[in-house]
Amino acid sequence: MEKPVLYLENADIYQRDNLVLSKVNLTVNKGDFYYLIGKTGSGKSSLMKTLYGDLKLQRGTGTIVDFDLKKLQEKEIPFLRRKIGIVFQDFKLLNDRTVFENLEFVLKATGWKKKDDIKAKINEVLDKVGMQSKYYKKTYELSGGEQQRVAIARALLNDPELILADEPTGNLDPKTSLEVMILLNEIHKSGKTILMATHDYQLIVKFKQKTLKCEGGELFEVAQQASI
Ligand SMILES: Nc1ncnc2c1ncn2[C@@H]1O[C@H](COP(=O)(O)OP(=O)(O)OP(=O)(O)O)[C@@H](O)[C@H]1O
Repeated sequence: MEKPVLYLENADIYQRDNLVLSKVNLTVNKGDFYYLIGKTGSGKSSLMKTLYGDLKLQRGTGTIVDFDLKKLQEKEIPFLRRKIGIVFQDFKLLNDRTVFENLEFVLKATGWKKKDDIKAKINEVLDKVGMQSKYYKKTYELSGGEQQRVAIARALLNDPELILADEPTGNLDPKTSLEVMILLNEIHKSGKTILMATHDYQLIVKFKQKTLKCEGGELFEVAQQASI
């Protein structure tokens, strides 16, 4: 059996001194797709932030794509983030730059040097999300759905072992949310591992996947159509 992509054992998730989730146990294996649901303030983002090194894991055990979260040093965080792709609710694109420049920026920051390789990789990921024809557009010229596609393309650049998506459809209308969800499902089917926090009950009913719920300071797996 391959090592899990993500493994937490008795992990306490804190925001400053505030214990948000206690004794979290979670195993995510290669190829899994998990939803993370729960009411506002139940701890979904705090868990995500702990996984990408924005919050420290203070108690318990945690490994993600071979990084030990307990021992994670500030200087290791960029290396961790090269092995995971992160998608945010508010896209977090550089608005004064084109689609191409947004992606080029990430590749150059992660050590890519050859112009032709950079171009080919950007073409590849834009093709995957159906945005190749808009590579020259400034991101503020794009719709929300298109911006999220570019953000997903950015998350795919370094061929991540795990994609963390925190409310990726939270700023989108229902039709666009559906399109973005279809895209995430295609990416999953191509072999990627995904953990996605969401409030969107319609989507989790339509696209059934394993589901984790944050409630009462705990995280547990629920039946697939459980209400939020
Ligand atoms: N920067 C912060 N400093 C201190 N406490 C925080 C901070 N951010 C969140 N919290 C607290 O941590 C708890 C969990 O918040 P979190 O954002 O993880 O919830 P969530 O489930 O992601 O909510 P939402 O669905 O609204 O995004 C809440 O009680 C919140 O008030």
